[in-house]
This record gives sequence, structure tokens and C-alpha cells, in this order.
Amino acid sequence: MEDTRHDPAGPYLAQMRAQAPLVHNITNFVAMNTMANVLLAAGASPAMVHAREEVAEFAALAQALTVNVGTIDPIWAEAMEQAAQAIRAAGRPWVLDPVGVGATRFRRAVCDRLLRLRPDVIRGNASEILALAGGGATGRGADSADPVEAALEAARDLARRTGGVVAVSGPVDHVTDGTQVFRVANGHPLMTRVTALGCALNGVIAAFVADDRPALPATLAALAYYGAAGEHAARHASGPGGFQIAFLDALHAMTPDQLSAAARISAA
Ligand SMILES: Nc1ncnc2c1ncn2[C@@H]1O[C@H](COP(=O)(O)OP(=O)(O)O)[C@@H](O)[C@H]1O
Ligand SMILES: Cc1ncsc1CCOP(=O)(O)O
Ligand SMILES: [Mg+2]
Repeated sequence: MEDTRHDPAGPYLAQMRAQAPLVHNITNFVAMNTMANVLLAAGASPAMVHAREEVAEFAALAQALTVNVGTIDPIWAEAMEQAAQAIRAAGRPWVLDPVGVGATRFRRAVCDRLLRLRPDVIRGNASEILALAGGGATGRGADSADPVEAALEAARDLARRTGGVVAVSGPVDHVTDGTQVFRVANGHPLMTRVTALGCALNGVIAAFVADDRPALPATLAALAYYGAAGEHAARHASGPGGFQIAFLDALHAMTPDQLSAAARISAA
């Protein structure tokens, strides 16, 4: 029988803050500032480093890596592969965000090469997970055009192929290790009205899975934390501008006990 239990989320936040992991990010130009601020507000230590000459050396120092193909070019794509190889050699986790992978052949080819380096966690919206698994979805550039539920089989397939965890974000996030599927029903629609909040989420997932925390429950805790902060921020904002500020404040202020109480994680 499938195991439908899950850990409380709060202790994962406490452990992450106690470690304050250095998270190395090769992310897009749109997301860099937001992602760094989100990681600092959460209690981790971000670094954005992408030169081919130094990524491998830097990744070997980091507790976790995120790779995001949002504004790739061929040189960055090489750097991404080098960094992923280095973090794997160091025995530490990495997270892939296949931004807009269904849109172009170049993105598809780069993501196929990155998949061979077995990301510990893949996080994307439904259209991206469908396209990455070979389902042909195109999405709307960086935004999804498909419901989360439509990407569940694709997510399972990718998890089995990579041996990692796949998170499909959206109104209700779904996370699978290829066998079990869990839902995280935290979040607020205003999160889709601010750019790069999906990208910044990858950094939070990386910080939570660092230090050998098990990838499935740590990813669930990261998603619940992020969504609960979004819910809190929405209560203090009148629109996307104020929401961005309130969201950073909510990430910073949330305690582990508050997270355990707010998390809406369940077996799917
Ligand atoms: N309609 C929604 N209601 C509540 N939360 C949402 C909604 N859409 C997305 N989210 C949340 O926003 C965050 C970013 O997810 P998403 O928008 O799917 O990523 P991306 O920006 O990469 O497309 C996640 O925490 C997700 O749970
Ligand atoms: C708008 C845009 N264009 C290329 S990357 C990017 C950011 C996408 O961020 P997110 O997927 O988190 O909304
Ligand atoms: Mg995205």
C-alpha cells in the first residue's frame, strides 16, 4: 500500500535556517534580484554565478545549485552543465527549472542535456513539465497554459526517468517521486502577477533540500512555506506592487510553528 504520511513542514524551515545554506544559482536576468532577495528573506545565502571559467569551482563550494533556462544562450548552457556536474560530484543537490521549454528547439535541446545530469528536483509549471516529458505542450512563453492535473503523468514519468522529485506548481502544487503524489494547497493568485516568483521558488526548494534532507518531504515543506507566505502577503497588499514587498516580509517573519499550522499538504 502507498505511504500517504508526510512530515510536518515547520522543522524543515528551522533546519534550513540553522544551516543558512549557500545556494548557487544560474538563473535568468529577470529573476536574479528577486531570487536573491527571496533567499535572503527565507534565511539562506544566495549567490548568482554563471561564468564558464568559475561555475564548477563555485558549485563545489555551495550546499545546493539551481539552474534556470529562462534567458539562456549557448555559453550559459555550457556553464549550466559544468555546474550541475560539479555539484553532483560534490554529492549535493541541484534543482532544474525548464522555463518555457516547450517554446523553442534550442531550449528543448539544452533541457534534454541537463536532464541527463539527473536533477534532484525539477520544478516547473504544468506546460513546462508536459513539454519536458515530451508531451508537446508549448505554454505561453514562461507562463502555463495547462492545468496542473494534466501534467501529473508527465511528472511521474520524469521522476522515474531521473530518479528525482518533480514539482508541478500552480493553483494547487503537485509533487511526485514517481510513486507517491502529494498536493500542496497553499498559495495566492497574486503570485502569478509578479514575475520570477516561480524562479525564486527554486532557490527556496534548493535551500530546503540542502544538507541531505530527503527531497520529497523537503520540497513539500518548501512549497507550503512559499504558498503560506503568499497567502499572508495577499492579506496585506492591494495589488502586485505591494504584494512583492509583503511577500518578502512574510517569508522573513514566518516561524516554523506558523508554517506547520498553515501547511496544507495531503496525499493526492
Ligand atoms: N492560481 C494560483 N493560486 C495560488 N497560488 C498559485 C497560483 N498560481 C501559482 N501559484 C503559486 O505561485 C508560485 C509560482 O508558481 P507558478 O506560477 O506555477 O510558477 P511559474 O511562475 O514558473 O509559472 C507557486 O508557489 C504556486 O503555488
Ligand atoms: C518573463 C521571463 N522571460 C524569460 S525568463 C522570465 C521570468 C519567468 O519567471 P517565472 O516563471 O518565475 O514567472
Ligand atoms: Mg517559471
